[in-house]
Amino acid sequence: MNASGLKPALPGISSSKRLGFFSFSDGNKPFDSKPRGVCLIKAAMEETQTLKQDVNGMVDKLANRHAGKNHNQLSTIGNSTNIKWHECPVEKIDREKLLKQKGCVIWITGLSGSGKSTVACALSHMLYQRGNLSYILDGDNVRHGLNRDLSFKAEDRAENIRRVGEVAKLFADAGFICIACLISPYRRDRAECRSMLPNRDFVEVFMDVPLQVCENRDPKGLYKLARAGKIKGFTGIDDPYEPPLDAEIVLQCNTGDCSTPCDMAEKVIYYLEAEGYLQA
Ligand SMILES: Nc1ncnc2c1ncn2[C@@H]1O[C@H](COP(=O)(O)OS(=O)(=O)O)[C@@H](OP(=O)(O)O)[C@H]1O
Ligand SMILES: Nc1ncnc2c1ncn2[C@@H]1O[C@H](COP(=O)(O)OP(=O)(O)O)[C@@H](O)[C@H]1O
Repeated sequence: MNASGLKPALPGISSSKRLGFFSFSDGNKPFDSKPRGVCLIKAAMEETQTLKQDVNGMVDKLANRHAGKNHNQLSTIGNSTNIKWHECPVEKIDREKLLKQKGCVIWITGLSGSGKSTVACALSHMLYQRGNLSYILDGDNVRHGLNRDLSFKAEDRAENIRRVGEVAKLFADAGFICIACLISPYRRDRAECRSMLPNRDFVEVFMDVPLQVCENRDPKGLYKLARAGKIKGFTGIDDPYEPPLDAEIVLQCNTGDCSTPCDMAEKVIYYLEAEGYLQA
């Protein structure tokens, strides 16, 4: 609380800022800068005016793009009837320019224990260090929330992949480098995700690690439980895994001879760089 009885909105900024004065405090030394504040208000108003003009320009751009088209066209998608796509003047390309990168989906598939999450984290960290924005959608994590209603039956795995594919597509549209790491054992499900995006924007990464290596690692003890019959329908044991036939990137790990997660992530970075995704 301060003298006027208002809580400061932010540490170091007095409530008078909210009342129109610019009275800042830099920790120990409070000072009043009303004259400077007036200039700031004027500058802010001019900026708002410019922004308004920009927005009007973008809305006009959108209106021109739609000129002559039927604006009231309604669609039916699945069980959603009478829906209409709403366009916005700020597009993917505008966000990409802001982020200085191109939105895409890196889809990492492989057996449990093949190193999907480890490579995803190494990749995300390397991108972060380079100043590129990424976000990981990890199967295990997404099943803690959005997909908590899904089991490991084939049709639920398909729905799991479809939902993550749709979310990944939104992230890519936002301009992110979206890293999805799921077992995603069925070719058809992965192909459907690929078809949601412009072809080059879906980069399939296959963790080509033999079952024996994954089973030896068994960090969560799941293979042991599956072998003991305590988990039914475990991928690689009594449930299928269909390896990709045309993945953009294959990260191999033969018995006893495995590149480090950083080397693997670096391969993905090389690919993204060569394909122009790490710049707008
Ligand atoms: N039956 C069965 N089969 C395979 N995996 C199982 C199963 N039950 C639980 N788990 C744990 O769930 C993680 C895989 O979830 P995903 O969403 O990636 O699977 S899928 O893509 O829907 O097949 C998987 O995590 P990862 O080891 O990271 O792959 C397992 O920890
Ligand atoms: N390149 C690698 N070399 C050696 N061990 C690895 C490598 N990548 C991952 N691991 C180890 O393998 C285990 C499984 O990795 P994880 O990323 O959890 O796999 P997944 O997400 O596919 O289930 C972990 O104990 C991890 O430390």
